[in-house]
Amino acid sequence: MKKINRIAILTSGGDAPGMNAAIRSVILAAHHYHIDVIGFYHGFNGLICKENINQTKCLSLVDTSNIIQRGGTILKSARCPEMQTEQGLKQAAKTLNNNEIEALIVIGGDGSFNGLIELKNYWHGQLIGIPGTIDNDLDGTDFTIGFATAVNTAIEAIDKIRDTADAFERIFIVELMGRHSGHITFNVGIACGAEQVLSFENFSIDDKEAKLQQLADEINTAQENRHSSYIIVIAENLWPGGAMELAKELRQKANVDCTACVLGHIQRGGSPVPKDRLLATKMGVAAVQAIIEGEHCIMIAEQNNTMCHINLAEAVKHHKVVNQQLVEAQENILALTAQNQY
Ligand SMILES: Nc1ncnc2c1ncn2[C@@H]1O[C@H](COP(=O)(O)OP(=O)(O)O)[C@@H](O)[C@H]1O
Ligand SMILES: O=P(O)(O)OC[C@H]1O[C@](O)(COP(=O)(O)O)[C@@H](O)[C@@H]1O
Repeated sequence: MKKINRIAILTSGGDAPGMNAAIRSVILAAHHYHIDVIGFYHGFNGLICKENINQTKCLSLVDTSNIIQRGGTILKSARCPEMQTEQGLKQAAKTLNNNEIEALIVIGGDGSFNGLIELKNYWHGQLIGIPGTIDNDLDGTDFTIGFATAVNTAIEAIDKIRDTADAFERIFIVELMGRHSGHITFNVGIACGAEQVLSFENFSIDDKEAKLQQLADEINTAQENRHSSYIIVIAENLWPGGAMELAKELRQKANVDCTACVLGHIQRGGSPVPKDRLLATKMGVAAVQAIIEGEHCIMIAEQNNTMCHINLAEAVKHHKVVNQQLVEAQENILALTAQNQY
């Protein structure tokens, strides 16, 4: 075990419900091991000190009150282009040294972890990542903090859309977040009983016009038979122009009357569900313990309910795929059933 006196923590990139629970857990665990925790504000911007802006706070037990249930992040989050320059990385290293920081914990996604991988070349303290992103797109961990809440939020929203869609026997196209991964879209689509799930895992628009016609045919067949609501969930960045454009094209080119709804940032907010609070709490404790164990350049992960460490370079490879059983069930059984007469 290493004797550590002072560590730092920041939240970076897209915020995710459960980031506060992770901050709380880090502070509590550090207090247990008699380690000071310095919080840096606004993502990596906190390390690129700008004059007249107080970017740090010594975090104490007082800061852990009443935050486990709150979405967002008490340390604020941001993107930070300067971190992608040599000057920015040197400045970040200098700030950490000036504050006598021995280890830095970053709660964020793949971009933030790429920042840590770069920072390794300029700073010799320990670098630890905690996976906090609604997208669930980090390798080596079954889930990231925030994913379960985002899925829950989207399901609740689409259940409500279903009510009005059913009342009017109407067709909706609902766009979900995930950047370039389909974890949210697939899980939400299946849990909502969406008639169509369009995501990177099962759909490509190599022949856009043919795909549009096929979609229109499937919708029309289903509606002729069922006279019911019809919900398509679609991953953001899949169709050029997104759900709005797809709805417009279906209306204009195939005479299908449909309404688009982009759920957007509602998916990032709200109180974390129990699963995220527990995951964040376990990961916060594990991060502090990893520092004491002398770990460096790793992400805290959970596999099959067991905490483990993943090399940061491995965590950002984007090899994690959506559960294949879900994809196959949707493709071979659920989608076909939804389109049949019943
Ligand atoms: N290659 C990189 N080198 C240094 N810093 C990076 C790099 N990629 C991303 N970052 C930093 O991480 C921040 C967050 O990344 P971003 O992709 O926006 O979010 P997330 O961490 O949620 O994936 C960026 O604004 C930037 O400061
Ligand atoms: O809030 P912004 O900057 O528009 O970013 C939106 C993106 O952030 C996310 O909500 C979260 O992504 P990250 O965790 O990688 O930042 C994505 O799902 C979405 O594509």
